[in-house]
Amino acid sequence: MHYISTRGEAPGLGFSDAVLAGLARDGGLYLPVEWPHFSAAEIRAMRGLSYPDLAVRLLTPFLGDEISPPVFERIVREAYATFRHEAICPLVQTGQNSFVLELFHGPTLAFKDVAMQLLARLMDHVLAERGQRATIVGATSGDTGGAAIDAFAGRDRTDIFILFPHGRVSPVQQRQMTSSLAANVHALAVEGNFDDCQGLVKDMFNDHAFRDRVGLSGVNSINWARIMAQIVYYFSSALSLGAPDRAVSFTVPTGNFGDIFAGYAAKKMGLPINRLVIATNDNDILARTLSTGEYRTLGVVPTTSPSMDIQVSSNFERLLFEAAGRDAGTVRRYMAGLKQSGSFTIEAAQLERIRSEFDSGRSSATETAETIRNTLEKSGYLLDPHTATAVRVASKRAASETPMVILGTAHPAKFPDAVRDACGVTPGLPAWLAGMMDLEEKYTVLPSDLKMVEDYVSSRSRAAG
Ligand SMILES: Cc1ncc(COP(=O)(O)O)c(C=O)c1O
Ligand SMILES: N[C@@H](CCOP(=O)(O)O)C(=O)O
Repeated sequence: MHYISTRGEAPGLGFSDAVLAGLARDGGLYLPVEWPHFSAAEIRAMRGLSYPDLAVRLLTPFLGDEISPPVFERIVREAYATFRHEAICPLVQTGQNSFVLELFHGPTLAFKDVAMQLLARLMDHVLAERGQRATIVGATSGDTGGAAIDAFAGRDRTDIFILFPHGRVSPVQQRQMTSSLAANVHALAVEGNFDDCQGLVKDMFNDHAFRDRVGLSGVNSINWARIMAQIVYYFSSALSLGAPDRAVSFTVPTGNFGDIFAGYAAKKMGLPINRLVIATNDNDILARTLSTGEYRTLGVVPTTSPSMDIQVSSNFERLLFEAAGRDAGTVRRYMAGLKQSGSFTIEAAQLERIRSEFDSGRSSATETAETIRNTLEKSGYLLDPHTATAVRVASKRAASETPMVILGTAHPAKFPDAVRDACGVTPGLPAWLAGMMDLEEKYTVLPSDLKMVEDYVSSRSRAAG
């Protein structure tokens, strides 16, 4: 399988190179040159597979012949052995035809673990085979950082630098990033918001001299392997609700558009998905874009669902590429507009194509709090604020025969203050994380300045030449 850039000016790569590259050298994002497709009979035959077996079955076509089947199977099994639920991503019924897909049973209690545990092992394998080291940089609004640090801590072939917005992540998220004792882990609190952190990461990738000197790799969802791993739970949940003989819809709390793009990929691979619903908080750029056709960045406002406090939604570029019939020139034009004026307008036919697959909605902070309270009262189920955003958006839709799966992206204990303020119940961390909040913190505060961040990274990276 070959991977091509959404901006069409970077070389096509095989799977391992695409995984190590993260962002393409032309600033674009990698996508498989074609979508693997499974027939209804093949999908039916996946019923009853364990989560790791399903992952192997679905993801093998993406690897080409670069990772041998026994190695990939071992990597997948090891990745999901870190989860604390036998089903890995269990589906819980919360209403007559609605379900929460719990994606937070991994080591850091957020859906990011599902992909990150796999990605770290894949990278380690590729680097070991090549006898190389890599410097990993990542931007986080809270969850990617903790998941990446957990997955990469102590790995000899990588040094990891995570940029998080200083003072804008929850205390649990911060402690997950700052309490690692591993020498290869570096937590950087950047004076800015998530978009500033993500901008710095992309600028580091686009500084080719720096990129080559430190052997840069990325673990944000700009990395194709992150999206790839997330495809599996769309299949696992739909299969347990009757796929391929029954279509399912999904509502996804959305920020960087990686998670919901994995749903789009699952549909391309043959999974019968009726609607993909984008749920945003007050940072509603995606909901606005779907209703007006204009993608326009406004300032980020802090909310009770901080991991979704994002305006520049990286993976939307992958969808634009698809909607434009994979015309990289169109994507380059949109991205140039975004850089110059903070906005671009999607051509009518492309917008129609997007609207034929996706709906969108917004949940204000007040509505999200109400939803946490009402859901607890009605069903005894405690939502985190991100998942609650999606529950609210889904509840605004007309009743449908199609089952609605809400992606449960984080454990409520990651956001105890917001949950307590909403419903009076303070969720506690699971026993195996008790004591985490007493661990000593280690992090460095840096201004949102490319040169200072690059100097910090290159002076501490073991891969730097
Ligand atoms: C808990 C939680 N929910 C939802 C999201 C949004 O996911 P995505 O960025 O893939 O759209 C994030 C982070 O991005 C998150 O951490
Ligand atoms: N919400 C994310 C933001 C980064 O998203 P990613 O999926 O591109 O890594 C976070 O929690 O950090």
